[in-house]
Amino acid sequence: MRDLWSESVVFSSVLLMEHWVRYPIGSSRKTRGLAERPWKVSDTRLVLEDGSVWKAKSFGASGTQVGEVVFNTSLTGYQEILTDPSYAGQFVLMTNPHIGNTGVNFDDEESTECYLAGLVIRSLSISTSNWRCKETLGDYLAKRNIMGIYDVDTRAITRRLREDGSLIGVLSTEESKSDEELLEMSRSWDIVGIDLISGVSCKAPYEWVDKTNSDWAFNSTGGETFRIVAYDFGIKHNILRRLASYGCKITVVPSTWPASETLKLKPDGVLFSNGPGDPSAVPYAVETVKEILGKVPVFGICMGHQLLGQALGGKTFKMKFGHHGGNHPVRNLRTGHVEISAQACKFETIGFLSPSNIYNHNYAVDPVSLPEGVEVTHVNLNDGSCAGLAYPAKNIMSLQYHPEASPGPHDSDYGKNNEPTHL
Ligand SMILES: NC(=O)CC[C@H](N)C(=O)O
Repeated sequence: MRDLWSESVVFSSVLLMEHWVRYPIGSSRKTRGLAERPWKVSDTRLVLEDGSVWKAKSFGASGTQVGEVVFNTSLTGYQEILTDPSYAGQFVLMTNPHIGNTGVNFDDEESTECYLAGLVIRSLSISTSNWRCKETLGDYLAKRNIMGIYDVDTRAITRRLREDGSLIGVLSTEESKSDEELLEMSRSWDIVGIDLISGVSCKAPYEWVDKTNSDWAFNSTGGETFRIVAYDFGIKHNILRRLASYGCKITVVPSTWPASETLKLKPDGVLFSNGPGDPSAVPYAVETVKEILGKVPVFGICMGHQLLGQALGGKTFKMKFGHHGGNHPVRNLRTGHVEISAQACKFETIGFLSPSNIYNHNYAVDPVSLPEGVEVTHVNLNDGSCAGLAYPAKNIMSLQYHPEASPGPHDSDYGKNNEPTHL
């Protein structure tokens, strides 16, 4: 027989604990931050281009915003995701239901701004607790004018996106706008064919010196110094920190920086970074890559990999719903080893909790379109898509995923010996 008395004591204690978390002794209304309010009524709509309307509760900024909805399966690292410029134009829906519990801090930023269209989550943590926390997620988004919604069925939306592919959506807190108006907005906007990298790239060249913080350091080297030019198509800070830790002196240049100016700097190598949007919508960047190929060793990450694929004569295509997450298995075809690789961020916060490899992309290089001599070096084991390329004759290599990320193990940070670090 169930012990109703103990059950009700446990239940009351849980309620009491929740009350303490929400209203710590001495806290005033002002210091409570923007945590989840279970009693708040729905005040936002997410209208998808397929005609579905999802009622939700708002946090962060208010207003009306259009974007492509993609789902991200990472358990941790929402701050790195929020500041990854590759999400420009997209609403990120987190499949992990519990978001906001570690707040935000000064160290986990992948860029200086949030470029994404908005954040869609199931449950906004009622309390924020982390030794590095400086702000609640809600306050952070409000200051950066980014819309967030919670108390929405993220599992149902994810299943829809997996069935039908990524969908354009409109998020609105404006009651004056009808569902039909929002639907019309979503159907008249498209993310394909738009140059999104020019909106996130730096405006002038600069030098980068910061290395991986010694608390998190692994695989760092001293010794030889290499001069690198890094094209900023929406570059993430951890890519730069990892290069600096390997002894590189880095000049970061804007997406429109002429190839001739780059070659004048006589670099030992050129990096083409990650970046948002459709790689076939930025032919000027492909031209720049073409002019550099064969003259110095080059490396591409994500958007950089897709631009390299095109510069070599290949084609890119839009995937059904892309890869966005922290634990995609990738096979290195040269060694036969499988890396649990990352497709979005560095995850230093609680990285040891989730083994993974970061992916964050909606487009891919079609390997069949590549000319002879180009080798597919890595394959995503979830769907067989191309995850890495090399063209040894011209000192070219590139990866579709994020080798700089460390969402758990550092499988993809090969180190000096060019071997996955877990081996
Ligand atoms: N992370 C990235 O560089 C993303 C690449 C590209 N914008 C895509 O969505 O496929």
